[in-house]
Amino acid sequence: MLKPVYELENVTLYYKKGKFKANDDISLTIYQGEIIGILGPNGAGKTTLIKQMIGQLAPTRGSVKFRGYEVSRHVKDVIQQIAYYSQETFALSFLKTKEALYFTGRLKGLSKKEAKQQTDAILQRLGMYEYRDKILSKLSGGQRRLISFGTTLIGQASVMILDEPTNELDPLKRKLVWDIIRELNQKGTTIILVTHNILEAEKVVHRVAVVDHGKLLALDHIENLKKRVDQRMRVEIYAQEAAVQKIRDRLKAFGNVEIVEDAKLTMALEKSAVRTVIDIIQDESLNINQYSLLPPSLEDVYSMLQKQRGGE
Ligand SMILES: Nc1ncnc2c1ncn2[C@@H]1O[C@H](COP(=O)(O)OP(=O)(O)OP(=O)(O)O)[C@@H](O)[C@H]1O
Repeated sequence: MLKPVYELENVTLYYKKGKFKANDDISLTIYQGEIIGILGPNGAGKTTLIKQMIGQLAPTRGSVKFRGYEVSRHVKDVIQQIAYYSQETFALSFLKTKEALYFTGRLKGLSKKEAKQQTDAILQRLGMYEYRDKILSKLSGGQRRLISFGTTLIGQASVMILDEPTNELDPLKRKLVWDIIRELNQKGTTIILVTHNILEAEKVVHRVAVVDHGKLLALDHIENLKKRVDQRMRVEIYAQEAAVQKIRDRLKAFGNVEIVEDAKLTMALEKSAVRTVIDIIQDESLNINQYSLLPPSLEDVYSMLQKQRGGE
């Protein structure tokens, strides 16, 4: 039987003395051992929702329960049991990296020995051991974010809430963070992931909650969400750099063409348009080196949900 970790019922939150509804009647259960992605554009209400899950805000209406307890009435107990990685500037930036981890460990109830052991292990794992004596404010933005991520690892909480954990990281560090998230989950950690980076998140999350304008637009397993757009395909095109704009102009009538790298384009299109688009792609004057047809990505699902919402 799946065990609920969080139960959100009709969560509604107003800011500005009741004038602005940032969360609108959201009901959602998060189960032990899953990785759930909370997705949505800027201002959708994701952080507001998370803040109620860690007790920083209390819902105006509805309830947020953690393991059966109303969060707003048991804030101390709840934050002892979870690790939270926020978007906000790291408050410990006057400390050395090893101190930031060590003291976080001590605050979470680790003994001196455990805190020291975990600090060293985390610094090693993150490839940051050589920076252990550096003051955090003297590290690069990405290195600071990585140490901030490290503080969520110390103490081995059974529930982690991660708000954009790969922001500002280079590709290798992003991969490292995703690998760690996957490993922790395999050991049973429940992970709640807030992200814009759907293409990366898609590889790790089991279920997705799509939020926009404070409302929950969809909540489902990724595969089910993708089925909803199975009338669509994704085309990836590798071209000569000089021809990229020309290709975009030729294809834009069939959907939104994105230039994802200097010489790579991608677009989602209706299955009915595939034949025509391939004919255009095969036009030699476009100098296309290679192309592939793929099933829809989570990003496609997301933009479809946005469109459906727009058409309501
Ligand atoms: N303290 C606040 N007072 C008033 N309005 C706020 C406050 N915090 C957020 N809002 C508004 O509530 C809405 C939701 O904000 P929230 O930070 O939850 O969005 P988000 O989905 O996390 O966005 P992002 O992806 O940009 O971080 C936004 O329109 C925002 O302007």
